[in-house]
Amino acid sequence: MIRLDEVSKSYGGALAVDRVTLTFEAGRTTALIGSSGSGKSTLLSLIVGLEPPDAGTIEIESHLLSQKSAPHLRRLMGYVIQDGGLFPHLTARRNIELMAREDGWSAERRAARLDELCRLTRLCGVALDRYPAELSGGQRQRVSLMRALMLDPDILLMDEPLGALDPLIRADLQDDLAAIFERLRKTVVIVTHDLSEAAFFAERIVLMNHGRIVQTGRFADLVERPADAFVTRFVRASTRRLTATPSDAGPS
Ligand SMILES: Nc1ncnc2c1ncn2[C@@H]1O[C@H](COP(=O)(O)OP(=O)(O)OP(=O)(O)O)[C@@H](O)[C@H]1O
Repeated sequence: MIRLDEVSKSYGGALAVDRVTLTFEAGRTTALIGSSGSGKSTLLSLIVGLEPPDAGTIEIESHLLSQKSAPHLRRLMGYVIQDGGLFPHLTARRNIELMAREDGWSAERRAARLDELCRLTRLCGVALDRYPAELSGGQRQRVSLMRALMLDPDILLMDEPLGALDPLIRADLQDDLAAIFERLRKTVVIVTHDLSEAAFFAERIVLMNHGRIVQTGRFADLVERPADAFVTRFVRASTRRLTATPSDAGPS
């Protein structure tokens, strides 16, 4: 579905993505994880075609991604970023419908699709007529997800979609997203800093460090068979907090 072959990208001489070869299988959810600055967002923006790689090739559904093919291939991909990336001067509804309007969908077709997406993301009613600044962070992410899904793309790319949310809203959206991924069976790539979140969403986790892929596997593979010392440190740092129970912090 998505195939990267020896893909590299640098900014000002510093490598952000370093010879990455990777395949994302159709209908599966993959979590892209790594420390800050490891190249996760850059990798996603290369896949979306927002910028070209310096070297290597990217194929989307067997089509080579190039400057020429990018506008067409981008329509196969829904893209959600951390703060939602919504246009502030448009209502939620207008944000969601943007691409469909551009494509000349009739009002009835737009309304029917919006109705489906409302039920899927559990965001309906007056919220849709609010501007992004009038929505909560969780609602904004639901709107952003609806916008990404409006044209029913095969691929859904999400860059830290839950990063800015409080733990309760985050848990709520995690549950909903997992159910949506399960139901829609799209090819999903979700970027997160959080190993437990990665394991929650995806059977396959891709761990990056300094622009390179350090290990690909299930959560258990990373824990039980770390590829190198970085993986061990990353897993330890991520799971340390998980082993503490509320009573550990309370009075004895
Ligand atoms: N547009 C840009 N111009 C210059 N440098 C960039 C640009 N985008 C990314 N970088 C650099 O490339 C490297 C990788 O950044 P990237 O945002 O892809 O990492 P990340 O793993 O997504 O980090 P985070 O988890 O903090 O979002 C970093 O050193 C970053 O400073």
